[in-house]
Amino acid sequence: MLLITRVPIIATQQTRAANARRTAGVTFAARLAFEDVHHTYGDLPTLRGVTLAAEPGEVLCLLGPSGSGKTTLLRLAAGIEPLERGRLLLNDREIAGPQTHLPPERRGIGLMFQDFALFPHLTILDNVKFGLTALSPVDARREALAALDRVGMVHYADNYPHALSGGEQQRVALARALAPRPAVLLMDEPFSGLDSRLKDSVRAETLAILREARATAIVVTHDAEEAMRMGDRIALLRDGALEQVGTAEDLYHRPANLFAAGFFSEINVFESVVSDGVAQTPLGPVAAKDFAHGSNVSIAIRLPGVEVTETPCGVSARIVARRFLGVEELVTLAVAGGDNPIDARIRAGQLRSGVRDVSVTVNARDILVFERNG
Ligand SMILES: Nc1ncnc2c1ncn2[C@@H]1O[C@H](COP(=O)(O)OP(=O)(O)OP(=O)(O)O)[C@@H](O)[C@H]1O
Repeated sequence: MLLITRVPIIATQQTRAANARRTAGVTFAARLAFEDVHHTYGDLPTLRGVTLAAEPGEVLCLLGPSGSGKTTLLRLAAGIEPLERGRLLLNDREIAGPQTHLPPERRGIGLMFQDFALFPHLTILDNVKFGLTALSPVDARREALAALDRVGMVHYADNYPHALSGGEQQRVALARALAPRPAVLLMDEPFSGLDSRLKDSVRAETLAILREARATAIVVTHDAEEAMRMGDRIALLRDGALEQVGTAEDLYHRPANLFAAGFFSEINVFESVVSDGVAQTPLGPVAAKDFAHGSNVSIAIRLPGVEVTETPCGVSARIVARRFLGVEELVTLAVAGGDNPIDARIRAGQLRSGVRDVSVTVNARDILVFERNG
């Protein structure tokens, strides 16, 4: 595990002792439940009846586009935003409700912000000790060092935040959030400040640390791939309402609607009307047996499911644009009867350069049909 390899050689006896402690979880993971939560900012409804629970020890990703209400849910859970309607339960205890508002410091819920929010004038050790005011100075120091050791940063204890890279600051922020042993850890876009190469390794490390700490965590992201990499389950939000909750496989293979399908894959969308269990598209007929004759449907076809060949078969198409993406190539095609061009992602080098006329077939597993409403 990357975390172990980063623990420096100089951290010897202390690290071994901490490693022994690390075999036990640092948190007493709790269940956090949102029951029919509504929220408005002024006249703007931000959350519209969200019912959702993070189970003990689970990493639950809150996914959704900008403005869908993800941060508001975290702020309500942390207690920094008053709950207007609904209930919040930590295990079976109501922490917010019509008659309850437990203050943030008494909830046992940790919050980690996207900019890490380290205090620049405090050392790394003092930053991590900051939330440990309930402990004696000796115990607070011991716990803070253990938390830093857990994230492989104990050797930076006397440094200041400005001397750390973005990834190192993220690990210190994680140590600070975990040091008070929160029952639930809330993380708001915790990797958004990192460059894309660093992001993968920091994300993997963070997940390993959360698992080791056996923490219940709710992680906000607007990136579907990040949610699939991190979440035991994913809750997809749109306009303050839950669209779908499930595992990455559930949301990818069985999206509840066109919005969910488009969030998890790049898709071509066609509109059609079902006739005797079949819907016509410019790429050929699609089975729609579960839909009544005459139903208006939207058909989503995932880009990697569009096969493009120079051998005549399937539907004839003309290439209008090609973009080399390394391993893959993005090809834009015009097909007879299609109002808009369609896209395909194919293996780079699969088509000769300069070729224009091709054939298109579609993999049945990459076709999704949804009732069209509105
Ligand atoms: N303090 C505030 N006052 C007024 N409106 C707010 C406030 N905070 C958020 N909003 C609005 O509430 C809606 C939901 O915001 P929220 O930050 O929860 O969304 P989000 O899904 O976390 O978005 P992002 O991914 O951009 O952070 C948005 O329309 C936002 O403009």
